[in-house]
Amino acid sequence: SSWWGHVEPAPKDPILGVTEAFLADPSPDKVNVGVGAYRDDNGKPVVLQCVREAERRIAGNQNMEYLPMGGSVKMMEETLKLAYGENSDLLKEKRIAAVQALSGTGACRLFADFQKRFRPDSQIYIPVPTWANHHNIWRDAQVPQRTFHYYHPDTKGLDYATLMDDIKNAPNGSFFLLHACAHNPTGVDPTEEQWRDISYQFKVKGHFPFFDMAYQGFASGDPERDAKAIRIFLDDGHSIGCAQSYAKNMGLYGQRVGCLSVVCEDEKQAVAVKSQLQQIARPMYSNPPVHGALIVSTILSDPDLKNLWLKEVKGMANRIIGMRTAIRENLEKLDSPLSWEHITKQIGMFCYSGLTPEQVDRLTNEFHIYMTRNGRISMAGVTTGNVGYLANAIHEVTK
Ligand SMILES: Cc1[nH+]cc(COP(=O)(O)O)c(CN[C@@H](CCC(=O)O)C(=O)O)c1O
Repeated sequence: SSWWGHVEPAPKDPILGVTEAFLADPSPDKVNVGVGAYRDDNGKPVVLQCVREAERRIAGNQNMEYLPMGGSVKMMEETLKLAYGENSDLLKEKRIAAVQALSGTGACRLFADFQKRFRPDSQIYIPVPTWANHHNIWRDAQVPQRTFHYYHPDTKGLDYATLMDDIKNAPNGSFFLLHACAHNPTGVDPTEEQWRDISYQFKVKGHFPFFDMAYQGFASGDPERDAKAIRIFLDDGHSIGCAQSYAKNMGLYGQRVGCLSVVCEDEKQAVAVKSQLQQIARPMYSNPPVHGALIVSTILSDPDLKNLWLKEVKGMANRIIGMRTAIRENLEKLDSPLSWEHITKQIGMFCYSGLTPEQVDRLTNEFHIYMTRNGRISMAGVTTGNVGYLANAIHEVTK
């Protein structure tokens, strides 16, 4: 008998499987609002000018040597300043253990494996809903999962009261996964005031906050503003974990550039933690890719390139914000019986439309519109060219 005859086909990935279906559709009208990847107003993927300029400067004089297991030190220095602040005392005191990771996914996975190895009896509280791959990551790290309430289906906003109950009712010292900004898939973030209350409750309960920050700069257009939740927790003295990614805010999707950081008590502990994170990376992929890291450090260490990046990331965020208004206005012009206010209240890459899986299926089967079955619309796929078509189709399946 064959070695692998018992291996069953894996289920389609709820997010990446949508792209496959979209690509297979021959219809000229097809619209992809599935995967969270930025497109310009012509529906085309974008390579930022600052990235092209960085590549020009790198071209021809980049070596192909291995990076250290912890990755590019220069890229990490710049990356930690983004998350923790230019003048962070934690950085000055060298209390942050950080390693370059295979983008945000890799950063989350490194943390999950570290959590399993050094807090073997811990579990992780994951918001409902969340990015689908979070469940796979902590499952494969064999960390037991719990959930906590986050989204309120009726208000299409934050279920703050139940969220706080769950935080209070969890055993002291529980691990929580928090989206730092631009929550995926709902686009619903706590207000600054609510973040302060959450941080306070975490102090009272001694909970561990792990921030997945995959969209810094993409939510408001301002990376400093999008780090507000993290800064609130740091000001309250929390020792956080943080996953960073340059996939969306620098458009480095396929370069797989990210960073995992863990705040420690002192430099000695940070050195120990970093060495153990490298021990996890070594048998997994040994050391991370060099090209993307060089692009990031070239951009962030050059004031002009960094300013160009800030302008470009704001431009991407603004285009998405404009499309939120456009969809809502188109739906209201169609006299839709439903309220679409949430489309402009939500923030970041995604709009959690409230469409049912059956309505999503109709959008795909009758209108060649592709989105994840939870009704999440990747706003970057919306353009002035397709927003009317999209709104009309949504109206048809919801009227
Ligand atoms: C919250 C979150 N965390 C981490 C990641 C990982 O991104 P990366 O840096 O590339 O490893 C993503 C991407 N999620 C969008 C992209 C496709 C994917 O699922 O991956 C998405 O939800 O469409 C997230 O949305």
